[in-house]
Amino acid sequence: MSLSAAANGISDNDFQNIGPAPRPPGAAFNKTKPITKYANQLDLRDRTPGARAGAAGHKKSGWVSYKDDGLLSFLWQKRFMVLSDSYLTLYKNEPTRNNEDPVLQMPLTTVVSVSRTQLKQNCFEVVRSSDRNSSASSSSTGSNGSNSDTSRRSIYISTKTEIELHTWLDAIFAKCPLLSGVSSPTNFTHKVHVGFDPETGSFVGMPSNWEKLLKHSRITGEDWNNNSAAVIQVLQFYQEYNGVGPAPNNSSTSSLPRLNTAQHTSGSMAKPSSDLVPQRNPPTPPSSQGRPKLQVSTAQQQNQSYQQYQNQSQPFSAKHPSPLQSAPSHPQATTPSPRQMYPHAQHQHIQQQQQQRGPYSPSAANKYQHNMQNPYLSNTPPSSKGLVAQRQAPPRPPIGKPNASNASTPPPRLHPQRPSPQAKPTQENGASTAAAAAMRQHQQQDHSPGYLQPNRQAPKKPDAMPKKDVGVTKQKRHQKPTMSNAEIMSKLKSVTINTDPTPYFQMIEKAGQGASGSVYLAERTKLLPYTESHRIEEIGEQHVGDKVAIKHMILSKQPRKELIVNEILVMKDSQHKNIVNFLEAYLKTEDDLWVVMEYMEGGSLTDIIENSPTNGSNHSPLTEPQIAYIVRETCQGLNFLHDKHIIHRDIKSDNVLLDTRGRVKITDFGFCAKLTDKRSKRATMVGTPYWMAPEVVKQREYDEKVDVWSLGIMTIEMLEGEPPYLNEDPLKALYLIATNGTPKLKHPESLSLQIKRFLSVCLCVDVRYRASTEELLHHTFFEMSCDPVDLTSLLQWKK
Ligand SMILES: Nc1ncnc2c1ncn2[C@@H]1O[C@H](COP(=O)(O)OP(=O)(O)OP(=O)(O)O)[C@@H](O)[C@H]1O
Repeated sequence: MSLSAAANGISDNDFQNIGPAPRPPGAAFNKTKPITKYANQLDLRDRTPGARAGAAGHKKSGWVSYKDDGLLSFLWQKRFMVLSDSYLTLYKNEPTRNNEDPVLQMPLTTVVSVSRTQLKQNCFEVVRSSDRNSSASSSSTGSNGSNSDTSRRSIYISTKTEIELHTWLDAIFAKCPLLSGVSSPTNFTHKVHVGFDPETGSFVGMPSNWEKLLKHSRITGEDWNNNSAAVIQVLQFYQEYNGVGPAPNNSSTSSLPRLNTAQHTSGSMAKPSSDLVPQRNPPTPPSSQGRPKLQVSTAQQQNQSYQQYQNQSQPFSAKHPSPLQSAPSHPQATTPSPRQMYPHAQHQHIQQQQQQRGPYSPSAANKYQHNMQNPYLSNTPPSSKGLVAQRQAPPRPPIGKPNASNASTPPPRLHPQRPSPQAKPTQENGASTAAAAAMRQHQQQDHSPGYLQPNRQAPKKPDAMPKKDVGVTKQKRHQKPTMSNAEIMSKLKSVTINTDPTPYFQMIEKAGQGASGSVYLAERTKLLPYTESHRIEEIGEQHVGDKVAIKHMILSKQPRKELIVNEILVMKDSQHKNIVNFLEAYLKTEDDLWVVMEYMEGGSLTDIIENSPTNGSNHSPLTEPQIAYIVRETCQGLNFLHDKHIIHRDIKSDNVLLDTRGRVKITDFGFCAKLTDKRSKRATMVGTPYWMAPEVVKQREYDEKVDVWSLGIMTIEMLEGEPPYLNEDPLKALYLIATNGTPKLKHPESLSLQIKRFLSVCLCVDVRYRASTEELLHHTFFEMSCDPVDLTSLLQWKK
């Protein structure tokens, strides 16, 4: 019996609704502790000789409110604070004369953490370690831990204004060696202090580009109140996923604390492609870079994970209305007040990596940070309505027959992957010429400037209207390559045939359009000479007359060539009946790559769903037996990959192809990642948002089970025609994935128990209880699988 099944007392053959997950470990509930302990033990005065001398060279001073973390220190007191090069000193009065005794003097060398807190308005906490040798561990300990560690003491400073708070934070940050590092600061981490004030229901310190994103999203004031940490998480995710995002201050000289594309290359962000490329050094996790970091964990995050466990306890309960169907009209009606939920500090540090930029200039950055009023709490109508009213609802997905008002209705998918029906030549007898012309046109297009947009994936449908620039797109964007161009080319040459393939194939028609190139149906007209075919190992079996799919790519237009190397390597090494078979690849010129694969004439599962005779009716596009068959086949392919410790990371209907014999195969291996003994988890944000597991959206570590989640979402696509939240805007969809946990089905009452059980073990938020592919293969749901021939009706539309 499997671990996860055993843990729940269920058999592998009978996955049940697994019920509530165990309480997370106690530590997860450690909210910021009330300031009660150690009061009388505390004496933060530094009475070492020469302490006063340090204050002499002060750089910054001013009146603040102060309190320490002692029991009796329940009062905020007005103090004059002086930051010198060596000390942070507090005086009762402004030290105009030299005989003013400090109330407290803290050597800056002992400061291990400075972070914003919501204890009071415009408030921050300074944590000091009395153990000077413990500085190295400062990054992992912070305010939450300070009270339980007698070697750490906290003081709290509150300023009159937000601007003052930031200037103090910046100044202290710059002077404390354990925080800023006195050596050349390269590749260090800076934090944007974004907080949520439960009293006003507003964000503080919100970077303006985030504010803009949020304003234009459908994330409501109610959502802010319900889970402000998740709002911040998804904003961060969104921005990182999309590169810089729609930053208002887009000047490259701006010091806006935003993530830039370059910064990701050495951090944890998006380096999927080269995961399987042997030469690449494993990326260094951000936590091991640069100066010590302050803690990230917050009371709110912990609280949120608790909520999440709660959410997953009742998957697909008909008692809970789908979030897609109805939203509560007022937060008070359904949710506890923010205070009840987060009685203590609610701040979250957004870590940002800065690379090779020299000392950070936080003051400049602060100009772009704002307090963002919760529109839900303002006098104006509730934000949920207000915001929605200001923008158009995203268009519905193109359900129904091809050609149905495609021109006027842009596909709402953020990452549309479907080939345009128009891509198919209208006259069969002119197919070959049409395909050749299409290929020529494609090549011209490929070379035209701007064909591939940086940071975005090129639209797949040539006829699609331009998408609104709010989409989260698949992460194939301009990034600093993890391998040099020469390395990539050399790797590519070693896995391709360096010959012009034109004489060996006859192009028949264009079969589809991907982000990296076009896919053509072609016929093999001639066999490669023996010498050529044996220059690369394990070439696929070839027969004249074979129909093949050829993916044509212009290398100079690929933002990340290593993705392609990755894809070829995985496909070459993954011969399985449920994986699209790689045949060979040609490097026609240094810039012109042809990848030859087996042809899957049924097209993608997305096509099949959209063109199903029952789509748009009250019935599911596919029947449960058809779904069971397709999911089982996909699961077998995944299980094969997982056995090899490969995660696909982009499982969705677009990446599952069918042929006319009803064979089902997984494709698109550019985002695969290999897990090794040393790296049994990944943290890179990869995939397509609607199919992403919550742990990916929340940027937690993940493993193969992200594919199981995506498989569950793909099952919902076959049941409902689209993945959950597809009609939500991307940011809101991310928020819902992060906070809702297991998505609700639209019509659970019409589904069999088997499929609901199956979904509940795929879409289990707690990864420990999510089934593995091995476990899924024994699931009773698969017993209802149809025969491949029963898919015929679904493939009719292709004829
Ligand atoms: N082996 C194949 N047989 C038949 N059609 C295919 C095959 N591979 C791809 N296609 C068609 O071409 C379309 C684009 O495929 P491609 O793999 O390029 O898409 P993508 O994964 O979205 O793009 P990219 O990998 O460039 O991001 C698919 O949606 C599918 O319709």
